[in-house]
Amino acid sequence: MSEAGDMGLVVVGAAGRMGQTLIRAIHTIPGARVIGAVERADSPHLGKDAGELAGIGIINVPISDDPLPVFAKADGVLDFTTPASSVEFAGYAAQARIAHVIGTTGCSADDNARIAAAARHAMIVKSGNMSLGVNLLAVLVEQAARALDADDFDIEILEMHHKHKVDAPSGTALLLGEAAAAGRGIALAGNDVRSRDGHTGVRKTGSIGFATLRGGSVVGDHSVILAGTGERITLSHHAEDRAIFARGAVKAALWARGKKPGLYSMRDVLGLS
Ligand SMILES: NC(=O)C1=CN([C@@H]2O[C@H](COP(=O)(O)OP(=O)(O)OC[C@H]3O[C@@H](n4cnc5c(N)ncnc54)[C@H](OP(=O)(O)O)[C@@H]3O)[C@@H](O)[C@H]2O)C=CC1
Ligand SMILES: O=C(O)C1=N[C@H](C(=O)O)C[C@H](O)C1
Repeated sequence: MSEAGDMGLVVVGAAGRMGQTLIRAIHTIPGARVIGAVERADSPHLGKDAGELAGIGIINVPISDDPLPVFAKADGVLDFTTPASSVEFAGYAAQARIAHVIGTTGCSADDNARIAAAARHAMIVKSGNMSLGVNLLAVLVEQAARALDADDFDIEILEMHHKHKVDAPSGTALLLGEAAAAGRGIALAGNDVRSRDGHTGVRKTGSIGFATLRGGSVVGDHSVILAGTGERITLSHHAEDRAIFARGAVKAALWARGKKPGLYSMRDVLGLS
């Protein structure tokens, strides 16, 4: 536990794009404090001060490759790493009975099942997007998909991210696809079309299509297009700064503290459920 009742947070993947953004965000948010920072065993950043690496000066938190002792003294973990790492960290968070905020995308069904199992003992908040704007957009998408009949409006989801992103479609695109499917009263699985190439045949009525763009330094752009005959509605979100995700993640950790173990979403955190 950290001093003065602050929530003591560990940032795993502390040297990454989101890891460094999280360290900076926690520094500005009352009630939260960085008490640990973890990276992979062969990371060139081990031993460096997490605050200095993130550009806010020394905070006396060295980056370690050993999560267990760090988790043991923490109240929560912020995790934007890789699917395999997040599954492993969920197990450690369950052992320590602490909050675990997972922003990692690209998880398989098996990864998600393991994370759900860990949520029997940890308070886990997992979302493909931690920003207020995208979670509100998901509510609007669900409403629009419900209001506009599948026979009249086709739903397509377009996303663009920076050239370093490794998974597709993005976690956010899938979150928005789930919202559209919920509005239509169908499951996304089995109704999703994740890529098109060659002679595809005509579009299947009621399907939800995805298109992925990658390039440059784009933080995250998402559009949900409802295409009818003679008219088109586009609902969009443009992320300009990773700080929106980091602030959302810290908010989720503070919200999860003291909750019962379970698997929660950002919609729960933001009261949008
Ligand atoms: N939900 C949301 O709101 C958001 C989600 N994301 C997601 O977060 C994830 C990370 O994104 P980003 O920060 O851009 O990626 P980065 O590659 O910049 O950061 C990931 C960091 O995690 C480290 N890492 C990998 N494995 C481990 C491990 N076992 N233990 C400790 N550290 C580890 C990496 O180290 P190394 O480089 O040495 O492998 C790297 O420093 C992605 O899945 C992305 O889609 C991103 C933004 C917002
Ligand atoms: O990898 C990223 O950068 C992002 N990943 C998340 C996603 O997959 O949707 C969230 C955000 O768009 C940035």
